Amino acid sequence: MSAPTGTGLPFLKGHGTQNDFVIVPDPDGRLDLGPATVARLCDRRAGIGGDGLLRVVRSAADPAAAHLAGEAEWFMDYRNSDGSIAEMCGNGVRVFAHYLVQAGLAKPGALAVATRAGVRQVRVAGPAADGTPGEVTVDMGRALLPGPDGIEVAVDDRVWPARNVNMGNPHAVAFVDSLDDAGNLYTAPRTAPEGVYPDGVNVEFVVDRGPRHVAMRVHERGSGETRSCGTGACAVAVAAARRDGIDPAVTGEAVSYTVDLPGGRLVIEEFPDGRVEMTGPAEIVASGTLDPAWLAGLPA
Ligand SMILES: N[C@@H](CCC[C@H](N)C(=O)O)C(=O)O
Repeated sequence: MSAPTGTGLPFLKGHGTQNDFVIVPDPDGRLDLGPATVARLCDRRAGIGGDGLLRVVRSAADPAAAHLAGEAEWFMDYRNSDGSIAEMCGNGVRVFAHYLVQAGLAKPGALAVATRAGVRQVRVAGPAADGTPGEVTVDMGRALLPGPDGIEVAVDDRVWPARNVNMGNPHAVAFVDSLDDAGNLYTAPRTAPEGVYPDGVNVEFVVDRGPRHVAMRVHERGSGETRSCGTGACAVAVAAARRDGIDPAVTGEAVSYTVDLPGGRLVIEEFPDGRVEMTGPAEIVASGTLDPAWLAGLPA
């Protein structure tokens, strides 16, 4: 890792509906976190532990986001726990925005965050009177449903039809009878036909809980089963709406789905112009400094 390690490296730990992240402030873009380093930081036994890592860097200071600097001061450099890069992380962007406000780097209210999937507009509510952190709402942009028909998701010898939904990152959404049908999800579900997801895919298993109310489990590309996935919840809500015969672009009315995940609840609203908004909690739970000797021993 190329980093200023002499005095250790500050980090924080945060989560959104128990999708948890190592947060590394790097405002001036001085860190070069390779995949092996990210994987060690996200390791739950040999590192800090997290489903992913959020590097907090000024857009102007990172070549991946410099073109967005005029629209968003801060860039969420998101990595999966295996060190791979993903285009977007919905829970991550809520936690990221919450961190910016808590650290005094942004004011509560509306703010823009640059991501690899483009700029996302976020609203961070102030804390409630009892100190409970306010909810964070993200405009996740439009869901794309590129097809093709006939996509399948399989676990062991069970196979389900699935819907291809892109929320900036790829998802396969399968409606099942029971969330237990997905098994232990220690390994990635298979998808067919071959070639639909050349860069891998996040797979959601969904059951109905009531009118416009679903529950899901997810196996995330690059992180395994997680207790929540924001882009996944958006993909599920849009797939559920279409299955229910609802398309806000046709009805002219917004539709809202409640999505229960093992780690909490997210509310997803889709608008007639195609925008999808996600609302849910975000929390910072700890902050500290990485040991300089440990840091120095990390892989390049
Ligand atoms: N947990 C995230 C999604 C993170 C990225 C995903 N694993 C991928 O590789 O696309 C979320 O909350 O959206």
